[in-house]
Amino acid sequence: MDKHQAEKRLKELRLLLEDYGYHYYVLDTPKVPDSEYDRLMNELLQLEADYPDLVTEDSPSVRIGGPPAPSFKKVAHRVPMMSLSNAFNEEDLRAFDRRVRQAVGEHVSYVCELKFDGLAVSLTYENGKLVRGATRGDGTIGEDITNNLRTVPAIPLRLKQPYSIEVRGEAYMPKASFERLNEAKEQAGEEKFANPRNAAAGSLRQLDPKIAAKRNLSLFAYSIGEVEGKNVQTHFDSLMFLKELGFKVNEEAAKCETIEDVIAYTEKWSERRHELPYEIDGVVVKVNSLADHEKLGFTAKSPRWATAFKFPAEEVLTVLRDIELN
Ligand SMILES: NC(=O)c1cnc(OC2CCCC2)nc1N
Repeated sequence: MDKHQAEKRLKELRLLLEDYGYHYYVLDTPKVPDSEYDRLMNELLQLEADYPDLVTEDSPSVRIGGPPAPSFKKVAHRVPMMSLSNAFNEEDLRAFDRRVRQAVGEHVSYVCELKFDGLAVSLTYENGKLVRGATRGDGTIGEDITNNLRTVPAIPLRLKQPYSIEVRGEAYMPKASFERLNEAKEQAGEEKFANPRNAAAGSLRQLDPKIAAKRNLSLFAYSIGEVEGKNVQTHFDSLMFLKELGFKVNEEAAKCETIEDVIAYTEKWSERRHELPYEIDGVVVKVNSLADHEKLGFTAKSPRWATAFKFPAEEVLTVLRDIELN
């Protein structure tokens, strides 16, 4: 086929692969069999090899990863990525609720989210195109890992609406991928990863995108750093907006009208965390009203409008269970 036909076919293939990738990796509902996806991807790769000047930055072929980078550039976060204060028990949660109500009044409601145990990342989009991906780093300065993050299929290369927006989320490795990776490491006599968080961080903080591309990473979006031309009133609306843009947003995020509901949510997921296909180490509790975020502000390190309820470490629970049983 000539270049003009190739350009037309490449446009078709990009749209098809983007749509199929979205259904498979973001919605977890495949639209076509893997064989069809692979056939189209191979056709795209062949055409891009025949016509290199037709390759675009948002082509699905970036998902397989380009050449290694010599080093990581440092990037400054325009809006700092703060850390979260911790709560370890019901009393801590009630104290958090009291502090919040003292500052913003009695009618405060919360959003509870599972606390994914991965690597916090920042994604910057200009007019809907992914232009930068970075680690949290120390919250102010992170590492530019854009080319590694482009290989994560759940991260949109192009948003469904052309917003300029900075999004935060947790890159993670599903438990099954972690088990498979460690098995392969064992077979190869290589050192295994201690847990999925280390495996995700290790996969993204190395210089070769082709390695990142093979690690079956995913991402849950959970916060908007800044956005142009969009006003949302609540955190829950932010999550719904991120979903509209094409991000994977965790289905278990829930509005909690009272701290009682929050406590019930933490108890439910402390019990059920082992049922999940990804690791969590707690629950993040956020005041829902963004106007209240303004009123509450930040301490030196953390927002006053959020806290992380940490589950007791698994091994502690196992020991306690052993003591009870014996
Ligand atoms: N690990 C997580 O799952 C997680 C981390 N952070 C946040 O929120 C940031 C942004 C606003 C306060 C902290 N939400 C989460 N779900």
